[in-house]
Amino acid sequence: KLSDKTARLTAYDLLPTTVSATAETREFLQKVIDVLLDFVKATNDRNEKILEFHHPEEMKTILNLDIPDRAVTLQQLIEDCATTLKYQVKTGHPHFFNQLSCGLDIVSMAGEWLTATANTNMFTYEIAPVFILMENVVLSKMRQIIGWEGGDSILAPGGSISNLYAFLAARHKMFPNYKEHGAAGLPGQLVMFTSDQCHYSVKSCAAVCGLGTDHCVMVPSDEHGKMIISELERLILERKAKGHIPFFVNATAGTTVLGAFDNINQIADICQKYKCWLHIDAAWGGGLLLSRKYRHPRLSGIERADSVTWNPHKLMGALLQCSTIHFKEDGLLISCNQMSAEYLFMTDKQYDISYDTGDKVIQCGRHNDIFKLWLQWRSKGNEGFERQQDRLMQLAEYQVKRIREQSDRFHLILEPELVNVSFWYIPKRLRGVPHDKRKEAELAKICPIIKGRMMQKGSLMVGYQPDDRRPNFFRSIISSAAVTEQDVDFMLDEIHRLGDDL
Ligand SMILES: O=C(O)c1cc(=O)cc(C(=O)O)o1
Repeated sequence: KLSDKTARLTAYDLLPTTVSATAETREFLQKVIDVLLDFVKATNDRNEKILEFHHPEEMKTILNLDIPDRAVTLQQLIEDCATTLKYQVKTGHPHFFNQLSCGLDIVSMAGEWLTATANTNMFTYEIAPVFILMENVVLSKMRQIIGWEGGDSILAPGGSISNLYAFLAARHKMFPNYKEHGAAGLPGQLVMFTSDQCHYSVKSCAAVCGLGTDHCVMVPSDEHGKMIISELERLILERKAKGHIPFFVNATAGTTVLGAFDNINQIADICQKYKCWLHIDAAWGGGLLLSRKYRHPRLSGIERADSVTWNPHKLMGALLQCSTIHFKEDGLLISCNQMSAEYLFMTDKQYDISYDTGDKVIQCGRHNDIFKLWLQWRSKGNEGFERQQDRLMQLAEYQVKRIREQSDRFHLILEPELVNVSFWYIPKRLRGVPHDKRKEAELAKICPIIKGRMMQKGSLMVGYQPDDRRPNFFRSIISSAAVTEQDVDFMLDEIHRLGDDL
């Protein structure tokens, strides 16, 4: 609670409006921080629920989200903060296995707090000198880790936009007059290729950029979720025979559902043969580039790519959002997207304007997503980050072992290459029944029931989904540094408790 005097104040009694109110401003902010710290504590307390689930209509009655005519008091604002977090899912909870981004890295969060306080745009060195230099240091380090000298990179608002920047740069590199003349300037129908396991944002590039999804060829994958290389070549030849122009191939390093890695070297050979741009969507699997134990063979050949998407907010646990897109060739981003808005990118500035980034992107305004990664990386060092990625893989291997040891009640769908573990839970009545399509259909029906029970109880969150080969199955993700072997055991035991009678 705020002191009585401060509680009744409003935001207008604080800085900047009330210039003398440094004490009241500090008191208000310290109370907000207390609310945040309570949430951090609860997030890390395994006895705390992950969520208080309510259906949307019910949630609307619990929350008062109205925007009033008159300013509310500072005490009300503190209560608003507490209520908001009370009903927020604790995505950093050690029993949250629901998304590719799990966990709450304390230093990265502190970085995000500073980022908010600095509140700067990232389009020019002029207003973000330290952060721009930080971007240059971290992004060139990431390009070196990929295996490149030179090149260029940018942070984008998520993996989907990173993939879009790769598509735009590829098309610009190969058809530079598209920028001025549009499709009329193209020598024919462009075609892109990706696996049927890729992230949907790759296909949306075709829609957003006017290629048409008809010309985003989904290459079949094998039973491990890897692109079938012979199919890629066959489909490229099929399109060329129609007079189409294959120009872009996406290889996925860590698919969203199964965590599969396409064979980069084989795909790079095909791209070389047919003069296609090779983009690697390593949004999810990119973190393993830090690991000497797991980088090869999963990411072997990544240095042959023309562009790479890599999201530190996924496997590396940087706070949302933190997505990077890297190009082997420098100068492409700027020539592709430059509009030279003279009110921002004056050419007569008193400093080297190559440090300005706004003209490299289609965004103009760009959020500062670098500080939380830079601070986090310094807090771990390269050794620490490598250990963290290895630990996540070790925990996934432990989970596979535990599933195999309980094969009466769990059916492992495939040996994972990453921290995605895909499995069915087998309730009592179906144990011992031979595994076939009919049984899969039954197992698929209980996924949503078990999921509903775990959310009502607030004890666990594990995702489920069908894919192109099978009906609903659980997909657990271990990407939180909080997770231990005991948490993995809890996940499996809790699913058993919630689903045994189904
Ligand atoms: O950043 C994430 O957590 C994320 C991004 C996705 O596109 C898909 C998923 C997912 O399927 O969990 O997670």
